[in-house]
Amino acid sequence: MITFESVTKQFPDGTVAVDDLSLEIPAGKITVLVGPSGCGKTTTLRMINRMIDATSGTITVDGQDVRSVDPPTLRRRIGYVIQAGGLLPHRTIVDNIATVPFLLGQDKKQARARAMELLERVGLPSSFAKRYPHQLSGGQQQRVGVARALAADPPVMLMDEPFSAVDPVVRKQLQEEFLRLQTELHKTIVLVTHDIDEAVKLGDLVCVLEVGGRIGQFDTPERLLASPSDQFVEEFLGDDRGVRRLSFVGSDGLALDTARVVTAAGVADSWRLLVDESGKPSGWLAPGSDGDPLPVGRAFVVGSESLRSALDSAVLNPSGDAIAVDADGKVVGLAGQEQIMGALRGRLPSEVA
Ligand SMILES: Nc1ncnc2c1ncn2[C@@H]1O[C@H](COP(=O)(O)OP(=O)(O)OP(=O)(O)O)[C@@H](O)[C@H]1O
Repeated sequence: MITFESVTKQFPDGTVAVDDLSLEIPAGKITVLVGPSGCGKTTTLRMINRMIDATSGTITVDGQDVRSVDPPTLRRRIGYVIQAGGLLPHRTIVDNIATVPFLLGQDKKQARARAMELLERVGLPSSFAKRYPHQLSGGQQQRVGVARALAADPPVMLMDEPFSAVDPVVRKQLQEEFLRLQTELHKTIVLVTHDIDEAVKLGDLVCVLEVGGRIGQFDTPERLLASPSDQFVEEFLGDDRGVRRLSFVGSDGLALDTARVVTAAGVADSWRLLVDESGKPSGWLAPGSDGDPLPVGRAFVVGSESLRSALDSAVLNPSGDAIAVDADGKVVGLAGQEQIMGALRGRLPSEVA
């Protein structure tokens, strides 16, 4: 666990970046610090590994006051990942990853072998080991940055905007791999972002900071979206927080209509979904039409995807129905917007509020 007790940071020019911050960051979870530019996120993060020293107050990591540990020793237990990887340009990828184990005096061969394992773990081919950072894309460099921070197997990881220098598609991939990795590793992670969607997606807990390093709200993403504590937090969460809440409601138990899933074309007065011989969606048959089937929009995997995905599927299909499929992509049934809203009415108060 990491604790902040009445921590203040005032820079020599008088700027108070963090003002009397008290916070308990639980072990083995992802805690996200989010807030507008200049609210003190990076300063808060860097005070944990003493890249910046607090002016007053106490920060502890696993019960130990960070001021009682010299910074190099402290940083060996705390991995640090920054935007765009922060790699050493004149070292190969494998040596970049093995930097900290080398510094810890680990045998070079052993450190490199571990680096190769980590390269694979973050989803990069072993052929990248001999390349230099400039020979990798931004997203690949970020993966190397994560591998490097993991190399010393630190119990704590600090991550400052780790996924921000890449395009939205790569960013989504990196976020998903990061979440997968964390289910195996259970590190205590503190991640800084200015993007509330990223915060809500990645955080077990989210701390919304206001300018001046004051806590607006420190809560689970579900509760943050359901009941923002004040106007600042509400505005920071954005206009569509209602829809985003649906991400936290599972689609299991959704009433599905199977009568309108058909294997052969024909005229009828309702929308029907045509499936192919393997049970996968192949086209929509419009009411009263015997023309060509219309193309299908996205489907959602019932049970494992949320009601937000179900609603998205409904919006993207011409009939307004969501297409529910199983893990193999076979159609299980259709859910209209009424069914989705019905499922929501039954679930939101107990699960989210
Ligand atoms: N060395 C410094 N000297 C003086 N003021 C500083 C210093 N470093 C940061 N600040 C100020 O402290 C405040 C908080 O900065 P910090 O970098 O922690 O914000 P942030 O929330 O991480 O911002 P961003 O999202 O823009 O990176 C800002 O007003 C910044 O200008």
